Amino acid sequence: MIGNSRLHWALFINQTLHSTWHTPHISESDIQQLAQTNTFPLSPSSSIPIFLSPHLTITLVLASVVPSQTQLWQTYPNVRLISLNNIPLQGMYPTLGIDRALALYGAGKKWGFPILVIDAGTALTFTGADANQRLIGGAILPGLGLQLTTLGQKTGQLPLLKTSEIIELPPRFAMNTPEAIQSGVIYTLLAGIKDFVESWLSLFPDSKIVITGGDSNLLTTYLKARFPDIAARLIAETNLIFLGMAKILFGNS
Ligand SMILES: Nc1ncnc2c1ncn2[C@@H]1O[C@H](COP(=O)(O)OP(=O)(O)O)[C@@H](O)[C@H]1O
Ligand SMILES: CC(C)(COP(=O)(O)O)[C@@H](O)C(=O)NCCC(=O)O
Ligand SMILES: [K+]
Repeated sequence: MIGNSRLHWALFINQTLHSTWHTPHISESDIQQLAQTNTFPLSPSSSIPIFLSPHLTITLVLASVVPSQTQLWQTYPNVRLISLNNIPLQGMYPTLGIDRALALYGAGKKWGFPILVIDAGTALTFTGADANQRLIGGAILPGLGLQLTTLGQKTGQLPLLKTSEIIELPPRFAMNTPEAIQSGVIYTLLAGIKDFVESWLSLFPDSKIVITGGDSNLLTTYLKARFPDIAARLIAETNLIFLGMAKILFGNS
């Protein structure tokens, strides 16, 4: 899965999820090199390819929300691109992100429809479907990292904070700049999530709600502290998109 921040990898062996890892986006020349040997990058800290056997042919199944990266991977041997046409959901609009469609489908197949997915990635998205597997719609806002980056880079006086520097809930009414940024970003994110969840549940009271994405752990931790009733409704699933991919590729196995 090619996300806006990085690549998310999953290795399936005999239709079973074997392992997952993340790497940065990969350059054109590195992709060409990988393509020649039918190998994959293991992790950012390691360049050891996971498969060296010339007898194994690995199919690379790709879903992407970054067209320039999609383009680069087309040269790879045995590549298959998943697009919206492959997702059995009704009512999708043509520019819906494939990551949102896959996560929604995977979640609905596992926990049942209606379903709401919260993806706390580069962008934070809400995506819902009703009992007929029909897209109800959703919302897109800058994710935690993007909000911090924007404030740090598009202002004259604000420092660039990192997500990893947020280790506890700041005071809501902060008396220094870093904590004021943290307060503004986190408390509005938590309030926004609470509001969207409540709004969804008023439409679909029995719906399951699944949260995924790079910032989901951090956000659920703070949601538990601030809004325990909301947090209790959330199912955390790191591999939601791969779950959707597996359903598409392997059916109900
Ligand atoms: N190693 C990492 N690289 C990038 N983002 C990370 C990393 N670890 C955690 N994150 C967090 O994950 C968020 C991005 O979520 P992710 O699901 O990886 O996005 P995408 O699917 O857009 O690539 C960032 O806001 C960041 O705070
Ligand atoms: C909203 C997104 C940027 C989220 O991407 P991510 O943060 O997971 O990298 C992506 O799903 C996308 O480009 N969507 C297209 C617009 C839409 O879904 O309406
Ligand atoms: K994502």
